[in-house]
Amino acid sequence: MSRKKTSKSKAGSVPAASALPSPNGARPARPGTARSGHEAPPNGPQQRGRPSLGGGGDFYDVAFKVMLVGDSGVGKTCLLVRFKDGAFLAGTFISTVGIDFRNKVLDVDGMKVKLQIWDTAGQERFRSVTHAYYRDAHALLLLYDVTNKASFDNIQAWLTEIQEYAQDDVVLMLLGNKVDSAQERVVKREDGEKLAKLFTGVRTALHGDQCQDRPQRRLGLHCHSKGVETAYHEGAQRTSLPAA
Ligand SMILES: Nc1nc2c(ncn2[C@@H]2O[C@H](COP(=O)(O)OP(=O)(O)OP(=O)(O)O)[C@@H](O)[C@H]2O)c(=O)[nH]1
Ligand SMILES: [Mg+2]
Repeated sequence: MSRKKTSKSKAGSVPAASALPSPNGARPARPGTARSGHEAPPNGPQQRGRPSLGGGGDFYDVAFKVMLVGDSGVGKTCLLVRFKDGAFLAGTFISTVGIDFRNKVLDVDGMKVKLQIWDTAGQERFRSVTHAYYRDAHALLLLYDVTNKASFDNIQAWLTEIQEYAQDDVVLMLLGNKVDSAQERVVKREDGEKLAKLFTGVRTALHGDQCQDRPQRRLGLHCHSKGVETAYHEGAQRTSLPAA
């Protein structure tokens, strides 16, 4: 298994289409698959006695590119900040401009797994910017807001985009966010589950309280690898997730 060192940059943003770097320039290696033009998979046996990672956690065994997509305001940026830093972004809503990413290295069953998580802008005017990034994504987290029916109704349109721009074998998870706002909830859990089941090949994973024992489960990677195909996922960035 190869061991990689991450670039110095842990986060970045792409504010305007004219200033876009190549979407696949920073694509991490994907284990177990080989797509033309993609980096070879580092899928050898797990190595023991790995040297100390030092304070920065810079080394990793495998890496995945994950994208957060969904309507503006559903909580993509909050999910990422919660996952990366363990904090909830309260206060004024600042809509993402263009696209942004954060890196996080997790310890999963003794392996260092690097996630490069891309936070996309939900606003329509940035759609053409984000299209370019779908192709290299290993996993897509498709969010809606359980207090906003329109964001749920738009999931179908997001799926159409995903079918057009993402790889066929991309791991897809459907996340109903803001379940802490129970009073304002308008999309029922059963509706989320039904939608997840409706789409063959749309793979969803349990999240939040079902997965708190293992940080990586919050992104569904563990659940997915267990073959969970149609489970429904709910989350609340304000309250439920402990710091990773
Ligand atoms: N109650 C509650 N509010 C949340 C939750 N997650 C996000 N919010 C709030 O929802 C608003 C939008 O959150 P963002 O994460 O910025 O939304 P976004 O999906 O990144 O929006 P765009 O960048 O425009 O695509 C903010 O005011 C957050 O504080 C949650 O789990 N519960
Ligand atoms: Mg955002």
